[in-house]
Amino acid sequence: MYRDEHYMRLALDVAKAGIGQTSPNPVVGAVVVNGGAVVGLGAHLKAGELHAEVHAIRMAGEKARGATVYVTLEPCSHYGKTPPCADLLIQAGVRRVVIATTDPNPLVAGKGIDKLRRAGIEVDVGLLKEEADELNRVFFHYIAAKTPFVTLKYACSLDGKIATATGESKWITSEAARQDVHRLRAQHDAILVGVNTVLADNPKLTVRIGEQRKNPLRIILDTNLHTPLDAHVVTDREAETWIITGSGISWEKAEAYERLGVRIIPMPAAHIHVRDVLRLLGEQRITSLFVEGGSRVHDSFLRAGAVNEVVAYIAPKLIGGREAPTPVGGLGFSRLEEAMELDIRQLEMVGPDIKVVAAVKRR
Ligand SMILES: Nc1c(/N=C/[C@H](O)[C@H](O)[C@H](O)COP(=O)(O)O)[nH]c(=O)[nH]c1=O
Ligand SMILES: Nc1c(N[C@@H]2O[C@H](COP(=O)(O)O)[C@@H](O)[C@H]2O)[nH]c(=O)[nH]c1=O
Ligand SMILES: [Zn+2]
Repeated sequence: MYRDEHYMRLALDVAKAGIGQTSPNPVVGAVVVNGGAVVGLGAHLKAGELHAEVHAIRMAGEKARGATVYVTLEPCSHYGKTPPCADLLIQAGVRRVVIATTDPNPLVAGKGIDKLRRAGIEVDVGLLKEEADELNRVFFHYIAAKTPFVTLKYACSLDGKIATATGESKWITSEAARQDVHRLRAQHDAILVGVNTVLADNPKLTVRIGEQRKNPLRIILDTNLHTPLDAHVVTDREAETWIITGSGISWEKAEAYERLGVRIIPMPAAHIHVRDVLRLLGEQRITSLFVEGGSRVHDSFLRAGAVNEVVAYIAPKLIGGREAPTPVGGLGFSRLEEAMELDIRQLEMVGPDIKVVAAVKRR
């Protein structure tokens, strides 16, 4: 009835149902078409649960025989928590499989396609590849780098201030923008802030919208363990909290936090190096990290080349003040040619505020 692109766009839309739910797995959508009619569709909704193709083929039932299947990621060919999708497609007797992008997971990478072709199924690869890769940028980054995909978030006034010169910051952006931030937090495995933000804002760093979900892990960068013992992130037990410190902290002091259920992780060096933090988080299977400030942490992540995406909420306010802090403090880049280059991916209004989503250009 329609061209291939129409059905692949449908599969990409169906895949989006799993966004923020499938970590450490990718989001995947599948659509089964037979005789010009959509006879089945499915999305992967949670790691360890059924894959998109399984849902779609089950819905199609007997109509899968001789059908064309549109899937946003190469069907898996390994026994993970679920049987291989490639085998299922072969058993179901589909005639053709259209794949948007291959799966970089070494367990799969091309094997699914080979298996399908060896079984005599017509396979086309690459339709809407860009959209499919963008949809799984977090998963693809983590598979390649084994470190979390890092999104840096800040809120500021139109003149780029994150607080007044006297330290006032509640609130710069609207309730709508803050709700949007909570939705973004919910999509991440972990949220990270520096100790100065804990001292200034005493943030909870939890997701407080709609029905309660599992809160992301909270990570505090705190070289000398200055986080107050009565801070929300230490006492509220609403989410797991790790405090990453330098090597020079006292064991007794760390004990006081551990007794409250907070995990203290001293890094090998006196200072905290961002690359070491990311490697450690990657080893702990953290695939996505939401960095919410403050300005010194943002600076250290940017200068370490550790940021993949930036989300900025800009309020229609002017705060001014030479001393008023800005989103990226610290040393910054001294030469314009070193300045971080971005691709603006989204520009929208959230309530009265401007929301900008930008991808960091790979150097
Ligand atoms: N000051 C503003 C923000 N301030 C963000 C702070 O750095 C800190 O993340 C918040 O205080 C988080 O608090 P909690 O986790 O919700 O308890 N963030 C925003 O989006 N808009 C603002 O106006
Ligand atoms: N979610 C998904 C795929 N995910 C692929 O399978 C791996 C997870 O396998 P498992 O542990 O069995 O869930 C994941 O790392 C990725 O390579 N593949 C697909 O054919 N369809 C799906 O819907
Ligand atoms: Zn699969």
